[in-house]
Formats: sequence, structure tokens, C-alpha cells
Amino acid sequence: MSRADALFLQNCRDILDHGVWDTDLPVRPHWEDGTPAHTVKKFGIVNRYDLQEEFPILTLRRTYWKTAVDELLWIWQKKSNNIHDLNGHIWDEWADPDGSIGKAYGYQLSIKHQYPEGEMDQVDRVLYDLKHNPASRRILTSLYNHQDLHEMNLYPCAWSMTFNVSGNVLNAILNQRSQDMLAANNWNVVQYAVLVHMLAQVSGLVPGELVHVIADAHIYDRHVPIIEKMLAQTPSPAPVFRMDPSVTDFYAFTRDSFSLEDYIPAPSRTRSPSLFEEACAVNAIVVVDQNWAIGRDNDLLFSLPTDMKRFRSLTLGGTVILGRRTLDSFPGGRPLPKRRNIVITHCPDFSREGAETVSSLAAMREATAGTPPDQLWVIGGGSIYAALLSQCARAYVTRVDAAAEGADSFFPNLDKLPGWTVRAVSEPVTENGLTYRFYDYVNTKLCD
Ligand SMILES: Nc1nc(=O)c2c([nH]1)NC[C@@H]1CN(c3ccc(C(=O)N[C@@H](CCC(=O)O)C(=O)O)cc3)CN21
Ligand SMILES: O=c1ccn([C@H]2C[C@H](O)[C@@H](COP(=O)(O)O)O2)c(=O)[nH]1
Repeated sequence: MSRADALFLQNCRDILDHGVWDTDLPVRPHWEDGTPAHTVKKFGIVNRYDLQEEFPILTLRRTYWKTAVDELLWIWQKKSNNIHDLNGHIWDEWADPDGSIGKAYGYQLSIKHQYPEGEMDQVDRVLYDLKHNPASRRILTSLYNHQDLHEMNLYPCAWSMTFNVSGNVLNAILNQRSQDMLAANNWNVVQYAVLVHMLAQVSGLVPGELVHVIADAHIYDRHVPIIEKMLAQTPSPAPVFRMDPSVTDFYAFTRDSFSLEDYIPAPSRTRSPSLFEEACAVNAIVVVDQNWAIGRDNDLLFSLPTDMKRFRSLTLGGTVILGRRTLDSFPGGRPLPKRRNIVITHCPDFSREGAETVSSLAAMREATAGTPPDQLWVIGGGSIYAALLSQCARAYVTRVDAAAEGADSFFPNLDKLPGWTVRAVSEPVTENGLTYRFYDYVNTKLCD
């Protein structure tokens, strides 16, 4: 059992057995079906993680730690508030049409402030002090800027870090006002543990303790059965965390600078309903006509530049899963650039530069184990969609208001399949004489 497992078990047991329910109070969040999302909580939980001892990741359930690191780098290193700079999709629903999440997170860290030594943002101030004033008791950051709260879609939850150097050891306190234990507790812990490792390495220090202070540690009503199941899982020892030792500049770390050895989480049996959306949806992405037709003679039915741009930006940086005939239909038969391409084919001798080949769905699952499912994109053709649809939690369907002639390949009609429902529809786009809309379908069988 990892130390993080032990603390998680202890926290959740305490919340479930001794926590206070807010069932009789009006609450802000609601489930997708409109029911208020009530919680049971404990106030003022303090967890201490010794980073020298082990890396604080759960094994009771997989934490999609690479996606968590991506988000951390997005906030602390890119200092961005635009989802287009982020690989994952956890922030999509909080973003405005330009992709901005308002004056939250990265935006706050990007603002320069006046200090005696000159203008710096909060991150550079920390880096400066760790190097020049390690004895300082004033090394801290805060995202909770009241002046800008009205322009934040979600108020910062993990809102402050306090850094403190003892000898050559870097300790830190993460202050969190609100914590969804199931969806985000270990996600936040992993992120800030990685941050302490990064800051220690570039400051010539060794990482020490991460103290996580949580004001409102809660479990949502619909998470209770999932947590109970999780608490009964068999945990494993903590994996070994490695970081590229050659990086000495905070801004030079990438997601590939970090790795975990022997991370063996318990298999996840249920997808949890989540308000703070989890990164666990395999996606399908497709263009269909009004009859759900997708192709003719191994070619697309339509040419839609805006759709193609969206396809590119959604899939960029992720993994695309496709059949061999779909690969052949791409320009020059080449794999899509800047994405991992996994081709499923029965032909044992097939190989194509820049693409990986697997010969079964099981082999595909094995090749993608550890990749956050929300970065896995099933892109066709017809037989691949049909084979993988039951494993897709979302389908991004571009629906063209026209009927193509002579189509020979189809996508399953999601309006007729049980469990599939439309979550969002875009405004119409008109291009090349065709009108189309982007539909966001979800598979409630996997989301419940
Ligand atoms: N929404 C959507 N639109 C599509 O066109 C589409 C899907 N889904 N799903 C599956 C297949 C995959 N198809 C594709 C995908 C990419 C390229 C391609 O060449 N893309 C390049 C260039 C994009 C550009 O012109 O900007 C890429 O880098 O993505 C071609 C056909 C068409 N299909
Ligand atoms: O990093 C995060 C971000 C969000 N959460 C959770 C905590 C709460 O359940 C919600 C936010 O709702 P509020 O009503 O604003 O507290 O999101 C988290 O745990 N960690």
C-alpha cells in the first residue's frame, strides 16, 4: 500500500463515518440530470507526504498523472488560461468560445508585480527567492485574487503554496479551500508533489514534505458507493518517480521529463459521475450526413475546412486509433503528424513509417494502457467505429445537413442506440454550400 493510499483510506473513512451532510442546505453544484449534488464533509484535514520517502500517488485507483502534470505545467510554467494550450479536456466545459477560462489559475501566475528587485510574476518570485533568499519566510503564491474573482469561471480550489527551506530541503504547504475527494484529491496531490520536485531540482535543493491543508474535504452523494468499492480494492506499493536530472531551468521541463516505474493501480470498474470532470473518456470523432453515412470508395463524403481544423486541434498531441484503409485515405497514406497513430489491422506484415501496428483490440488496449482515455481518439473507418463504440464515452459527431449519394460506409445511428444522448450542439456552420453542426454525444452507460 502506498502512503497516499493509506491517507486516502483514512480520510475517506473519517468523512463517511463522522462527516457532516449538507442535505438540508441549498448547494451550488447540480448533477447533469438537474438533481442537487450534496456532499458529506470533514473540515480541516491535514495530510503530510514525505517526498523523500515515496511519490504520493494512489494505487487503489489509477490517477491519470500525465494529464495532471500537463495541467500543472499549463498553470505554473505556461501560465496560460487558454484551453488550446492544454493537451487534456478537463477544462473544456469551463471555457468561453475563445478557449479562455477567465482570469483564473495561469492568468494569475502570469501577472507581473513590482518588488524591490524589479518586476516579476509569482512563479519567478518563488524561483528568485529559493535561490537568493532561502531563509525567507515570505515565499508563497496566491491565486485567490478577490479583484478578479468575478472573471473566473471556477474559483481556484488549490489556491496557495507556501515554500520553506530547511537546510537543503524544500518543504511546501498546499492550501486548498475545497476538495472533491474522489475526482481530484490525488490529482491535486500528484500535481503539487511534482511541482515541489521541479522547484527543488532547479534550485539545487532536495524535495522534503508536502503538507496538504484542505478546508472542505467532501465526498459527493453519488460518489459514496464508488468510494466504498475503492476502499475495498487491493492496493500496491508506491511506484518510483523519476525526473530528468539534466533539467536545470524550470521552464525547460516537459511532460516527458517525468516517469513512473512500476505503477500498478487497481483496475477501475466504474466510471464515476463527476462534476469536476475526470479525464477518462475514450472518444470517437466522425463526420456524418443526415443518414449517418461516413464514406464512399474509401474517401470522405464532404470537404469541410472548419471541421478539419477542429479535428486537428482536438486530436493534436493525443493518440489516434484507426484502420488501415483509413490510413491509406490520408494524404500520401501517411500517419497524422504530431499524434501517436495506432493502426488496427489483421494483416500481419503491414507496417508504415510513423505508425504503430496492432492486430487486435486487446493489443490496442495494451499499447494504450496508461494513456489517459480522453486523449484516445477513434477515427474510423466504419468497422473500427463499430468495434470500439461500446468503449467510447463520448462521440464528437459533425452532422451535415445533406444526403450523400452512393455512400458505402456508415456510423451507428446514435439517436437510436440506448445510452447515447446529446449533451451539446454548436451553432450551424455553412461552408462549400453545406450546413453542419458539431454534436457532443455522451454514452451514459459509461458515464453512470
Ligand atoms: N470531425 C471529423 N472530421 C473528419 O474529417 C474526420 C473525422 N472527424 N473522423 C475521422 C476521419 C479522419 N479524417 C481525416 C483526418 C485528418 C486528415 C488530415 O489530413 N489532417 C491533417 C491536416 C488538417 C488540415 O488540413 O488542417 C491533420 O494534421 O490533422 C484527413 C482525414 C476524416 N475524418
Ligand atoms: O483542483 C480542483 C478543482 C476543483 N475541485 C472540486 C472541489 C469542488 O467539489 C468543486 C468546486 O466547487 P466549489 O463549490 O467552488 O467548491 O471542484 C477540486 O477538488 N480540485
